[in-house]
Amino acid sequence: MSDVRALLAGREVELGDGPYLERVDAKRAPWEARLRTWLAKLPRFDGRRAQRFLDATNALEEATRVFDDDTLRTNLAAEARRMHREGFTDVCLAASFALIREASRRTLGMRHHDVQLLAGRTLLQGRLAEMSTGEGKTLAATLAACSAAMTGAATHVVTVNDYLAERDAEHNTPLFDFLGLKIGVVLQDMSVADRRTAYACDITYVSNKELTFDYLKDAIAMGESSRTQQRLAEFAGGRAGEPPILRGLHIAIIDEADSVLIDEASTPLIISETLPDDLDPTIYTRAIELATSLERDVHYAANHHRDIWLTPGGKVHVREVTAEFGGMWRSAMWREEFVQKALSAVHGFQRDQHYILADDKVQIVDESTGRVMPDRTWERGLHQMIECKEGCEITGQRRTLAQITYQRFFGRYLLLCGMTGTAQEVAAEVKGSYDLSVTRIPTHKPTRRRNLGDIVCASSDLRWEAVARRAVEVASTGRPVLVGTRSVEASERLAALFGANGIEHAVLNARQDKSEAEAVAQAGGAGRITVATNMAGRGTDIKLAPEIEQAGGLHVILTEFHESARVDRQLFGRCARQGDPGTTEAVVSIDDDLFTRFAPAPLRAILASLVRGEHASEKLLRRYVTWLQDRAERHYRRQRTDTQRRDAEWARALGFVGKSRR
Ligand SMILES: Nc1ncnc2c1ncn2[C@@H]1O[C@H](COP(=O)(O)OP(=O)(O)OP(=O)(O)O)[C@@H](O)[C@H]1O
Repeated sequence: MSDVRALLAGREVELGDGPYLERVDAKRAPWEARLRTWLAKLPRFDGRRAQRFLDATNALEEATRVFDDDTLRTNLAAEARRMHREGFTDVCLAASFALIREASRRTLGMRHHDVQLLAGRTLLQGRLAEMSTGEGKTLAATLAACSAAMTGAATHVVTVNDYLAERDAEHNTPLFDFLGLKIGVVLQDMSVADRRTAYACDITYVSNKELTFDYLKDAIAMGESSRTQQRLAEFAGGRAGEPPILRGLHIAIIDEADSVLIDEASTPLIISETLPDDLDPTIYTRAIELATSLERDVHYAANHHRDIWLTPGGKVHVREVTAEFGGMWRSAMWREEFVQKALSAVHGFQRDQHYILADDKVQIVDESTGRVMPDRTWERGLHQMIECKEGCEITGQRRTLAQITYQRFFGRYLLLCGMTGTAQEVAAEVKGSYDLSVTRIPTHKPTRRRNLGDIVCASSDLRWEAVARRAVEVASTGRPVLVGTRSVEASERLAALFGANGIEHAVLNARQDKSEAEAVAQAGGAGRITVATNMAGRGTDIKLAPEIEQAGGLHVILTEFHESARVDRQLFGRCARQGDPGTTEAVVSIDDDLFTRFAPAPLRAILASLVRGEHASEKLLRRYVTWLQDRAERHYRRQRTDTQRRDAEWARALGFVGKSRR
């Protein structure tokens, strides 16, 4: 407990009774979340205090410049002891940040900007700092991470993927080394022993998924020895009697916090076991064959949210054609369940959009991040149906053994904070679900990002032609172009078009993720065209050669609006970073998902009539898109609320049978 006093800052926090420090799940009445959601909308008057804090930090700068390295370190250790006693007060933080800033100048060659000092302070106040894209969150986080770690707290810097965890850790290592802080990185392929070593460090860089799974494994290993728990322990690597992997949930600094806390929070993280599949494999093949032969609006109906169901006529038809199959096909419930699953597999989930085939396996692609999620499978037989559709080996069905949502997991940290470029739309939800308030941090320099407007095409084919034309036009002026696509399929379609026309380009998607760092490193070259999925949408820092600035900087083309305006803004945020120039534009089609799934039919018809030739009225289109994106966000918000409710029920049920703390 002694090493986290600074984090608690006098707050009354109920702690769990497990082997390491964490909070117990908050028991809140629904009205509390609503009240917090409402409170999130109130303005915060902190300007004067923030300015005083900046003045105090800057006033110490000159003095820190003359310290030799050892004095710098000794003084920071003394400040850490003070923070330990007094908490992260402005006075302590000003002194600590001034020293870390100087250490960074000496080791990384980068002096924290004032706005980064404000972001660091916001983090240690347990808030979410909204810093525009490219403003330097990686460096800003070092202020909070070093200060917290110096007080002895286990400091987790949470990133959205392994690539960013490794990149950010590597980037900041000289600073941490200088300050004598041990740094660890957790990556997907690491053994339990290596993970434990990484978490034992002062600061650990880790992706949200790895961290949460490691926590679940600990929870399992610490559980009681019921049959389920025993199997869980085996899953965790037979670690009976071994120390936990983590050393506690002290402080989490979440980068790209809206992605982790909102977008990824619609599904719980699950540890499951494979059940021996006692279903006859012909059930899958027959169901898929049958589903392929059924007619839409005759035998089955579907809505834009991928819900598919058999019509009464369809049910009769299925009963008739399966009459001779026998076995489980005799039960109406199972028969209809199989066929509905198969219909979803055939019509609702598409290869290279929702999943890819890699090593002869169906691997889910996370649409918002563009990355494969090798450990995830769809539930209740859907994954097996898709495997059957694709002719892959059918894996056993999986049964949930332990699960947790991000809402519950991150709520257990003693101090939770985060950063992102795009928080304003979800500020109320973040406050309601995590009790995190958003503080907007100003930019270091005025932004020089210019939006060139939107082009709406009458069909997808016309869109790809227009995108290719625009990319070539801009690249021929010596500027690099980043084209953002929504799926592997779309990225490859555009790449094929470039290829057919002999236009040099690079591709970054879930199938080509091995060369990610290299693709990003080269994407800022003169006249370079890079086609990427959302993999390049967040966190990616495309460095520009000096002559590119003269030419106008990076140009970003968005080829399809995402359901979330935040994801679009993140893609646009790849250009015009740190005061550089840059331009953006959207070249989309009326066939896109946002329009077909979220626009009511009459409005779709109006849009189609507005698209004369290629262009629609720009202002009108913008409003329309914003309205659709609001609708879509509301839809997903409802999904998240549902997930949270089901997770709470799951946890309550386990508590009732007394099998686990979760
Ligand atoms: N104080 C500084 N002085 C000089 N360069 C800086 C400073 N802070 C950040 N940078 C540079 O600015 C660029 C953007 O930084 P970074 O990638 O951390 O931004 P970000 O805010 O995380 O962006 P995104 O929102 O896209 O994730 C990097 O090249 C980084 O080295």
